[in-house]
Amino acid sequence: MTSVMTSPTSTTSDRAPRTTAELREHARAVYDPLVHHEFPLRLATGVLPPERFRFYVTQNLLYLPDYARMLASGAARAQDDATLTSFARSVMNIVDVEIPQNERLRDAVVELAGPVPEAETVKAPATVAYTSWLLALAGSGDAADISAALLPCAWSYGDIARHLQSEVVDHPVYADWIAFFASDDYAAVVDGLRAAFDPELAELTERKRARLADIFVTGCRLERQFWDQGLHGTLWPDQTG
Ligand SMILES: Cc1ncc(C[n+]2csc(CCO)c2C)c(N)n1
Repeated sequence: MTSVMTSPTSTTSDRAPRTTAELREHARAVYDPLVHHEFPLRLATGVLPPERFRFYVTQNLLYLPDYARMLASGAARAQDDATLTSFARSVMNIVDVEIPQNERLRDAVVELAGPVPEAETVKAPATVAYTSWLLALAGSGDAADISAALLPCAWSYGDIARHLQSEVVDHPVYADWIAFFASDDYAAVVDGLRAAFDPELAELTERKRARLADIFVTGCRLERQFWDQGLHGTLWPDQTG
């Protein structure tokens, strides 16, 4: 007998992403505008006001420790040594590379634009949204949820920088930012994250992969909102009187 399965519990098509490449493709409607965001474009072309870059870097330094905490909880939840190693390396990369690099950028831009205004030293709205979401996942998610949440941050920066390489102008602070994220070393970091996550994704149920795709999309939205915040210098309403 040839029949088409029509029972409500059967799956006639499995559309949830099976690889990290498919995750990015699934998120295209938000990933593409994220990668072509105006903030990094103005950064590369040297026309971003230094006050806006100072604000962005200051907010980044409030974001990164929570990002590292989320990764550390990924390590705590890892079910195998390879996943544990991958999360632990990512934590150390934030602590040893990302945070010091952002501190250097902050110091360099403070030289150009003066000290960070008081109102910008607390988490701004998009920073609160992003870090609260990361920490909620750190509390309630498993290692796969945490991998899906970290990937948009790491991956989009590499894609952003590589797209902008041909636009880069000489700038005493901004040129270093693009060079760092467009480097082969940084591409290797992202490839390592994807290589760790791809085989894990392939083994999960469709339902779980659909949840991970939602997490990835939300991560992309939060990244885009973080750039928007930097572009417009968005503070809380009570701070802007
Ligand atoms: C809002 C925000 N999103 C992404 C990054 C980039 N980033 C975060 S962690 C990391 C290292 C790779 O895991 C990189 C490149 C950032 N700095 N700030």
